[in-house]
Amino acid sequence: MDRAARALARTVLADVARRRSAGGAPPRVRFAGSLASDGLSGTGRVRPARRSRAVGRAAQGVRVVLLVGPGNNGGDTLFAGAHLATAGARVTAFLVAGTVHGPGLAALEAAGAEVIARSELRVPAVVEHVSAADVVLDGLVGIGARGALRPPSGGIVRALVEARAAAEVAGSPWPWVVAVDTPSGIGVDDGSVPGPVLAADRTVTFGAYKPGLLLPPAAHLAGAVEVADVGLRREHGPQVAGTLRLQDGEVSAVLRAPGVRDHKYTRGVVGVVAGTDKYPGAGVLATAGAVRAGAGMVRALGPAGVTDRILDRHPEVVTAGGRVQSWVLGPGIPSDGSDAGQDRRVYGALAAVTGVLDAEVTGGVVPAVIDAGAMAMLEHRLPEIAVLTPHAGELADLMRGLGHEVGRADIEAEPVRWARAAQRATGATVLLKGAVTVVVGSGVTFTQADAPAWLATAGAGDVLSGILGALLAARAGDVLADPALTSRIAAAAAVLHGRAATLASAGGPTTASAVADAVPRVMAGLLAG
Ligand SMILES: NC(=O)C1=CN([C@@H]2O[C@H](COP(=O)(O)OP(=O)(O)OC[C@H]3O[C@@H](n4cnc5c(N)ncnc54)[C@H](O)[C@@H]3O)[C@@H](O)[C@H]2O)[C@@H](O)CC1
Ligand SMILES: Nc1ncnc2c1ncn2[C@@H]1O[C@H](COP(=O)(O)OP(=O)(O)O)[C@@H](O)[C@H]1O
Ligand SMILES: [K+]
Repeated sequence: MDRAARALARTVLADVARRRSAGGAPPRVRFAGSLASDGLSGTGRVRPARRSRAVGRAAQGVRVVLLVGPGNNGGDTLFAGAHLATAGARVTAFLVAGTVHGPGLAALEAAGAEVIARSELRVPAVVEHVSAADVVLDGLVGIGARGALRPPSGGIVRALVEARAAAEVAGSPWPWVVAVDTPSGIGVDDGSVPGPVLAADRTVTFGAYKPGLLLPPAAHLAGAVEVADVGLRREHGPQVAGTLRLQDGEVSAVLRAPGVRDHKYTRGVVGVVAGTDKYPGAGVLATAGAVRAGAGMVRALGPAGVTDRILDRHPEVVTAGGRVQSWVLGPGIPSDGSDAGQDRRVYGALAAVTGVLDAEVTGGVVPAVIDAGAMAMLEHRLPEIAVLTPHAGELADLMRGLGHEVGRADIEAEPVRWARAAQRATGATVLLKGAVTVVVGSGVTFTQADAPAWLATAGAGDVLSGILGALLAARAGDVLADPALTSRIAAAAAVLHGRAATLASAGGPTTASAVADAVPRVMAGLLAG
């Protein structure tokens, strides 16, 4: 606990110092600056623990409020508060439990902090203190919590969430919120948000990542996550039970750079069945993703109105049929049956993926990306080498088609649960798109948050399907030998896509075409690093 509290205090002091030197201002948050460039409070900004030292009275004059719960999480918070008080901070602790960690409380009192006992605690006073503070430490509950926060914690946090929203509307500053181990009230193991949670700008988590810090929607409330070394075994990358966020080295290991013996067919041919006269752009964008992500060749199949446009933008594309090592099916093909030719091509390709038609006819079983309209055309159980790429609305449609009464909001509230349900129901690998993209196959669940919110732009998903198609084609033999590799490749595609969006956006708006154009630079960087 001592190591945890010291690490926590060090991080708070480093944050205070950084914010002071950035603006000369106190470390309070102006809303525009408190959010990450993606508009979420720092999703995916996973950073290693910092090791600055608490020197002298580094926190002189900083107003710190501690929200202290009954367990060890409150204990960590009390000890950290004592360090901060010793460093000169004006610390006020609100005890939301009748009994709190005794030695922690003694340390805090010895350091001269103000302590408000549970019996004296009034919600308006908490709100008032928090609103005037520079830093708040949320130490109500940590990994010991179950379910939504109970009273009085729940009421206090609900009032603070409302006060934060009002401050945002009014343009008033709000304190820098540091969650101790986890934002209190998140579903630590499943990333759910069962009740009110105070959004953190920073989470200092102890020893290892907790699933809820990586999984949406709770991940959106964690801010920048820092793992403090408290003497437990350090994990390689943010891996927690059954959940993994790919690191750069793991992404580059998935990519396949060509060697001297390669030619265009060995590098992988991607067959793209995307775009209709109604939505030709989706065909162009899915193709762009595949071309830019290094396909040896792309075969784009569709009506002339689509393939002509594809050729205008990508003259290297072949518009005749033939063998492929992966399929990209469905972008820009509506599920209303309005383009019989494209529907027929999708059904034919799906027959190849599922193996229901003879290899003599189909050219053999190959991996596939099944997006948009093609997701409404599934007639057979899919193999793991098929990747469904829905957003939340499409996954809701898919699951309703399978007999589950579920809407988009339900999927957004429990994305991992529903992605897993879809994986079980269809047999396919499922890549659920969103600010945090979740990939579920037969093994671990990948959760990637590599993109700015600027990526939420029309056609971005089409580009992702093409990128994934190219990566699957490049590793088609490996994927067929080990289908569990599919989800890792899908997660790597999400990373490439997100990084390309970051590069193309540079902090401002971007387009799906620009995201595709940025992919080669991102791949080069990853392969070099
Ligand atoms: N190896 C470890 O386990 C370490 C644990 N540490 C700290 O210990 C914490 C876990 O401590 P505890 O197991 O004491 O648990 P917590 O402090 O997370 O919470 C347990 C207390 O909260 C109450 N509670 C549970 N669910 C609640 C809800 N929904 N609403 C309101 N109150 C609720 C319980 O009645 C119990 O009194 C970690 O989060 C971390 O801060 C650190 O000191 C580092 C090492
Ligand atoms: N808030 C967000 N932050 C980061 N990325 C996002 C956000 N919202 C959506 N995305 C990403 O943008 C892409 C949108 O794809 P999709 O919804 O299929 O759009 P379209 O069908 O127009 O191509 C997905 O890769 C998704 O993960
Ligand atoms: K907490």
